[in-house]
Amino acid sequence: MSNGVGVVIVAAGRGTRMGTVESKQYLLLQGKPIIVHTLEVFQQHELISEIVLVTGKEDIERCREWIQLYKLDKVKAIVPGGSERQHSVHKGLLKLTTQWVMVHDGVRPFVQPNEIEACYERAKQIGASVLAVPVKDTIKQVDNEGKVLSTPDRRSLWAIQTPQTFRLSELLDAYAAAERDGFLGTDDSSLAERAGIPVSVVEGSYRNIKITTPDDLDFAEFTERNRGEGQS
Ligand SMILES: Nc1ccn([C@@H]2O[C@H](COP(=O)(O)OP(=O)(O)OP(=O)(O)O)[C@@H](O)[C@H]2O)c(=O)n1
Ligand SMILES: C[C@](O)(CO)[C@H](O)COP(=O)(O)O
Repeated sequence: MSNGVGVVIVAAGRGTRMGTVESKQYLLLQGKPIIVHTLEVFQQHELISEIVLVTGKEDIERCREWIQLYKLDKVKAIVPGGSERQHSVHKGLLKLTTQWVMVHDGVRPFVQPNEIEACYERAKQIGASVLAVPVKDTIKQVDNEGKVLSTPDRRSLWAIQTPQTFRLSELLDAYAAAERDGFLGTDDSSLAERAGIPVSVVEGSYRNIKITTPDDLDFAEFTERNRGEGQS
């Protein structure tokens, strides 16, 4: 087992909601692929000792070239992903050797170093952590016909982001259990929760968006252009 924190960065999605020919994780932001921006945040963080990058099989070669070009030497492996995010994460986890692991979306390039640290500290105290922000809008549960069913109390609702931090052995067990039970979650914490692992939110920033739809690109360009000019 090696020291430091390992990271699985998943980038094997197709970006159907973005609708571009090029997968969104490879679109350029200020001249650099989004996935490289994300990798650089973890590469430069002193807590992080190894990174596993999960990509489409056909993208492994160009990712390898970027890793050399941008000197991302913490990337220990590039592995082909699966059909769902959960499968991609699982394949990445199997390559890590650290005690603690963070799982992060390749299309969240704006996570901040202090947030990574806070997530790790909280996970060590509680068992696991997820970066998150309180929801700003009123949320309603709606049925298939558009009829409003309920209005949950907003004070208990958080929008969940990544990174999500766990003990590697516990997360691997949770992933194995989910696979056995045919459970498919939209984040890693949901697998940990059902395995009984206590998970705590860490309040992050609304800027840590997941680049998902075309309007997110305007925000991303603006944010990247102004990086280092005082915004968190
Ligand atoms: N089979 C998959 C699906 C998603 N991801 C990754 O998980 C992250 C979050 O997923 P999302 O934003 O939903 O990406 P896509 O699946 O690419 O988008 P869409 O759902 O619009 O197709 C992304 O970095 C994406 O590349 C992955 O590694 N493997
Ligand atoms: C993990 C995640 O980014 C937390 O918000 C999100 O659930 C990923 O979901 P998606 O279905 O891949 O958009």
